[in-house]
Amino acid sequence: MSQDYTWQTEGKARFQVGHTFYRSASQVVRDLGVLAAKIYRQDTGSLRVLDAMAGCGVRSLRYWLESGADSIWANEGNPDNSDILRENLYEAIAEGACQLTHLDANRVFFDCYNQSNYYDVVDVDCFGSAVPYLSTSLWATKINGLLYITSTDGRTATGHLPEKSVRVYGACARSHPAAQEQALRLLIGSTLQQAATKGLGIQPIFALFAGQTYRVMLRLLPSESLTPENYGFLGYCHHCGDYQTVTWRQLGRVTCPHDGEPLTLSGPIWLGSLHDRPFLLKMQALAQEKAQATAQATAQENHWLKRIELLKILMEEAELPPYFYTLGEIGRRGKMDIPKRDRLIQGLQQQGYQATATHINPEGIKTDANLTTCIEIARDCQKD
Ligand SMILES: C[S@@+](CC[C@H](N)C(=O)[O-])C[C@H]1O[C@@H](n2cnc3c(N)ncnc32)[C@H](O)[C@@H]1O
Repeated sequence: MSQDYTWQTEGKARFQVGHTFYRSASQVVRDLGVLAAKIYRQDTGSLRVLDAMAGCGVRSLRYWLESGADSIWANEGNPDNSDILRENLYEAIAEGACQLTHLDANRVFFDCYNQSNYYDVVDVDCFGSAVPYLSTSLWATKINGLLYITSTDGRTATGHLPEKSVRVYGACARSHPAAQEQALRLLIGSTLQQAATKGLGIQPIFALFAGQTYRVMLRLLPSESLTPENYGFLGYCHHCGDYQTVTWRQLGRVTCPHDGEPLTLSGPIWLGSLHDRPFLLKMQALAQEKAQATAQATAQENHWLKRIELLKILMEEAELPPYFYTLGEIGRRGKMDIPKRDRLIQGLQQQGYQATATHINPEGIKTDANLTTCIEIARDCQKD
């Protein structure tokens, strides 16, 4: 772990890391969090942030400096981070607007609930599985507020440990080419189910797979939103490579409609849209403002331009089915060269199908065409 006590910057935040945890590669998830929180602040006029696992405090600083937070509660379970956090936070945030504690995050959520002290944005940036915090973090989140959850538990959620996934998520995760998207959907589905136990609902704002980390930003809704259509099973046919969504009502009729082979089922998971397009459009406009401001202020690499591109892909993939095909699988099953992604997307669109890239895998496409159609169109594209 870094022992660097020099002052670093990210966005508008200036901080020391020392012996605390800080991963510069996770800036993308902090950038998106900052944008979403600022949009929320603009929409509601309020932004109280609970940064439940603050590390060195970079998120707290950025929510304060870039999202216009009214107040910050930075909690960090490890009291050894106290000196660094104190120096980092109080350098930028007025002491009256910033509370710093060293409690277990679940204790913090429970205290919020006990005192009816609900937060507009609750950020849960844990190591490993987020499951121990899914139910409890809802206690601290304001109705219509935002909950930002991390999971780095990829092995379980991508189907390498199906029995463990049943144990921890109450859902079975199986292995297939779109397993990282499934991991995001498992995380959303588990939170949806936990919200339903409290008579509440959730709506995804965005879901992001980046650098082996799974992040979901969810809005907490005042009434249940779990339905057979948005919470069910993803079936993968290992024989032909096609996917089907399967609702609870269809359980028992789970063979592949193309070749009659049994489907490998994952779920229950979230089957609805991964992203809220109108909200992302506002985030993109804000990123554009920031990109312009950054270009004027400094010659350093303008990361906001990359966020604009990322948000564009998220918006495009928002309404597509809950899986993707990899170009490698299309090539392998079609016994041909691996197709060029953008040419195949164009070919599918010309034939009237929806088709886009996916942020999850640069070598993947999301489409409402089945795999056989993708292979045929890829073959035609290669003749051109
Ligand atoms: C991934 S790091 C946080 C990084 C930071 N949010 C950032 O963006 O750089 C997770 C932090 O949570 C703390 N932590 C782990 N489990 C915790 C718990 N149950 N309650 C509170 N803090 C916890 C760890 O000490 C660690 O500093």
